[in-house]
Amino acid sequence: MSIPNVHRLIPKFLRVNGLTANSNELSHNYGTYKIYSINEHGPFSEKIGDFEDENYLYMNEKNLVRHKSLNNESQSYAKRYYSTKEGSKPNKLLHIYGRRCYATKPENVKGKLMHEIQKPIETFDDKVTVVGIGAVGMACAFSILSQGISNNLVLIDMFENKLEGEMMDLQHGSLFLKDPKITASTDYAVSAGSRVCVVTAGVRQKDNESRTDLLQRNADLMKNIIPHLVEYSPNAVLLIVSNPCDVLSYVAWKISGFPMTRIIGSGTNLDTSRFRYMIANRLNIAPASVHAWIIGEHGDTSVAVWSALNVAGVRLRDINPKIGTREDPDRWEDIHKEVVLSAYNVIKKKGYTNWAIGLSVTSMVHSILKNMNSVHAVSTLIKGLHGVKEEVYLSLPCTLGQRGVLGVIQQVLTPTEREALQKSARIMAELIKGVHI
Ligand SMILES: NC(=O)C1=CN([C@@H]2O[C@H](COP(=O)(O)OP(=O)(O)OC[C@H]3O[C@@H](n4cnc5c(N)ncnc54)[C@H](O)[C@@H]3O)[C@@H](O)[C@H]2O)C=CC1
Ligand SMILES: CC(=O)C(=O)O
Repeated sequence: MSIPNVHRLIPKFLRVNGLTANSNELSHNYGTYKIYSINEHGPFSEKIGDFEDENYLYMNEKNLVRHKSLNNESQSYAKRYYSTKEGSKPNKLLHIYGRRCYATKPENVKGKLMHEIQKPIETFDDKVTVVGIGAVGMACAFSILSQGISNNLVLIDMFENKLEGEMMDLQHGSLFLKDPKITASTDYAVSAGSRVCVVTAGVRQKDNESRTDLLQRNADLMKNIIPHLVEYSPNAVLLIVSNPCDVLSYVAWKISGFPMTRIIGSGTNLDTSRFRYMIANRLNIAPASVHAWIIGEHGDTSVAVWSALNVAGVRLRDINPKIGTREDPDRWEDIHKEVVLSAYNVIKKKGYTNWAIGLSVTSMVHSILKNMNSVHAVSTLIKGLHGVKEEVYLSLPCTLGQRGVLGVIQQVLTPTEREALQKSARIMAELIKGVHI
């Protein structure tokens, strides 16, 4: 039998065709490989297995060596063959080589239906991993998929059955989506090469608990989760949603060793959305037409930037100079109070919040994946801005793109707003001091 096209495909083979080398690169092209064996008398005439790996295969003196992820089934096939063939004379089997072969098996329905020219490319360009598949994680996953923001979604949690159930449930909706790839595992290896990792794992507030009450419990989880994400997706942007998200973003930044630009807290993007919704309701216009920001802590000390609130460039403070203050007869200030109480109120009624944060996270993931440079109120390292002296994560309006936080918008804050932000920073710094990383 003549050696199939392998010479053309794998030039290195020519150099080792003297059948003496111990270890040879066989192939690294995409496609189906028919694996043949060669012994000292020349190539065997039959193939010993089909491999559908895009990885390197090596043959040393005794074994077909796995490199990258030659799948176990193929490997054990080769080994089984190896030990039974020719009265088990493995030392006679000097090389295995691969022949690239595009055709799918003729007996296969898929093969009959379609003459496969090449393997579909698995794009990892928009790969997003969601860690923690509770109420928040699944709201993020559903929103990301249903808006077509990513077509390659990975779910990670501690519970295999739940993971499989959620994965299957989403997969069964594929007809109505954009044929996404949805994977789930307790093993972080499946998250490899993610562009964005959304961390929603952890305990949530019970009724009357504050976000900061969760700090040490969730910080302990970060110690377990973040190193895996760093290992498998060293270039990813990590989006920390678990609460208290500002302090946990700081913790994740410290643990990860990533530049601060690639560790982002979901921060007050959600509070800002609540704020705009409530103002919009009062004015009877769409939330997207209200330009208003909540900055600082995602939590009890958040700061409403009343001075910048405008609709179509008309500042409401120019119309009502007392807006947002205690002296305001219209009591606009109550809206901010309602924003702060939002999570508590929803939790009291349904036990948790999830839909709004799912949508909020999706908007951020969208801006990152599409490199949009759009502005979101997210938690970032704000030391040095607005007179903040502490090394803390808090929200300010930031531009988001593929490399994470690209810039911080320098709002012109009033002295009251600056002081409120600085107070928030001092409280965060105290919390950071007390957390064991
Ligand atoms: N930043 C924000 O705006 C918001 C943050 N949150 C926070 O999100 C977090 C999650 O909330 P829910 O989804 O409602 O909680 P949940 O209890 O429904 O889900 C938490 C999930 O995390 C998983 N988990 C726990 N430890 C893990 C680990 N080591 N590795 C992987 N998975 C792990 C659990 O198995 C569970 O599936 C809470 O900390 C909550 O306070 C919630 C809403 C808004
Ligand atoms: C729970 C929480 O952080 C929120 O809904 O704002």
